[in-house]
Amino acid sequence: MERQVLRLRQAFRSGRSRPLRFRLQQLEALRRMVQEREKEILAAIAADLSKSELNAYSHEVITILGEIDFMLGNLPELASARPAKKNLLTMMDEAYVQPEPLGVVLIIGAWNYPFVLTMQPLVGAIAAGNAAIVKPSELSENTAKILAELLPQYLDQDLYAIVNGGIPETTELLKQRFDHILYTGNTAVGKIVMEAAAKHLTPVTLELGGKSPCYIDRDCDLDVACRRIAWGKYMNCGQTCIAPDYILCEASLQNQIVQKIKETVKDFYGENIKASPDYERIINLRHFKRLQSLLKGQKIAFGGEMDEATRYLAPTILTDVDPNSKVMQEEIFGPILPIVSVKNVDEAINFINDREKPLALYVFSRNNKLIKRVIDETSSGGVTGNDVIMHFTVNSLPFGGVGASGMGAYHGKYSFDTFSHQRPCLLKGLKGESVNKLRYPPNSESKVSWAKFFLLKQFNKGRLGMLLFVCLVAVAAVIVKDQL
Ligand SMILES: NC(=O)C1=CN([C@@H]2O[C@H](COP(=O)(O)OP(=O)(O)OC[C@H]3O[C@@H](n4cnc5c(N)ncnc54)[C@H](O)[C@@H]3O)[C@@H](O)[C@H]2O)C=CC1
Ligand SMILES: CCCCCCCCCCCC(=O)O
Repeated sequence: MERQVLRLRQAFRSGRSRPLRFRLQQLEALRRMVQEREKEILAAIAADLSKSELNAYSHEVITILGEIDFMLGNLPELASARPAKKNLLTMMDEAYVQPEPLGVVLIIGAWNYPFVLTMQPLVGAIAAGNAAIVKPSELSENTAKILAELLPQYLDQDLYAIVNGGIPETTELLKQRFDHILYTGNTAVGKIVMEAAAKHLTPVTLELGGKSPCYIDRDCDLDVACRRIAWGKYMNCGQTCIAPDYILCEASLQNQIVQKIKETVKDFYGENIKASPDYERIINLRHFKRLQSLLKGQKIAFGGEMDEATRYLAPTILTDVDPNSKVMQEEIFGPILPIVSVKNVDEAINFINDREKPLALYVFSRNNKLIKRVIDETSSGGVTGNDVIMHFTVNSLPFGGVGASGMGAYHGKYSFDTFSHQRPCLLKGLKGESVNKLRYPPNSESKVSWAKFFLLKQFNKGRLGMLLFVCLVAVAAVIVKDQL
């Protein structure tokens, strides 16, 4: 492991990953990989998650193609230096912010969207000019295997590597020094990652989970709300980090919601859900049993059927759920949808604020003011009003958690920024010592007042302003020279 990281570091130090042309060429190669090897990639994702290839394409491949296209279109602008505002003391100098790559970064992915959660950060790391090691989840072994086979065929092998394996391999990797770690997965392992990173003072982006609430207001089109919620909850068999975890609503809405979700499930998956190519399975027996245990003692208003041999768990709704029950204590990450009654929106807001900050928050209402109020009075990684999941698909929005649901963000420009250092650069000439005297010892009252004059005035580049300031500074320089 140590040698592998060293090899990447040497390649990074050679400067090869920095030129814009190289980054664009690697991103194009990645796009070619996705296009040319689409069948193999889809088959791997499908095998890992018992997913149809059509769903594998729309849940995962589209996102990556969109992300690569975004970077190819925007990289020249993202990577270029941005001029910065100057003060009077530096007005004749050059000030700019130059994004620079961090170095060798580590990307640790989770199993539930195994292609997106490894490739989307990798696009950002390449775009920002880094070397990268990708560590896919061992639970999605087919995707991990195909990535290990394909990435070296398309990308520069000295700069981009893939490490496969489980906890021992990840633990070994985490002992190495990286310049950034982006980890996606559960909160407990997030803490392990952060602790290991702290030993090297490595910055981390932690994409974690949590219980994402979904409030349905009385003033709402319930047909639309229930259709959208059912889509986001049961997609990928509920194994989506931003799936609506539970519903909060007034008690009087509960039965209607159950009825409408029930009808939607029939529309989506037909009478025989098990036979639907659009309904996935639970990733492994451990998770299946965990979900099974969440149903104990609950009132199952819909669904609940299961088959251990195929890890099938039907779309399920629980009603009159006690907020203290187990299903409300941990992230569900499966197709179980509890409904918790609240009296009104105030109680819903308090309910949300009494718990850890979630990764996503959903509010359904015809009343935009109510939606804005919920946004203003709560906190979460992201929010979608009158829909679920969809904020993930907008790559001009940062994607990430807050508090217990994570730190940092990525997607689009935010990925580029996550994997870059914004380096402030100030280039001065060797003239102007007369004005510089005001910062050299010995200090005096008069120097302080001149420093205040020069430093507290911002200089903006309008033509007239420029002319005025040049005159002002010239006069000031003469006065200062005489007085200091
Ligand atoms: N915020 C986000 O973007 C996303 C968050 N998630 C969250 O991830 C969780 C599900 O993922 P997991 O089951 O955790 O995925 P997982 O079991 O695939 O683990 C994630 C990664 O951590 C590594 N890992 C596991 N145990 C480790 C240990 N003890 N030491 C070092 N590395 C270790 C694995 O090898 C894997 O690469 C859910 O809580 C979900 O909400 C999932 C997808 C996206
Ligand atoms: C056509 C719509 C496609 C929607 C794709 C949603 C993908 C969601 C991926 C969420 C990954 C996660 O668990 O963080």
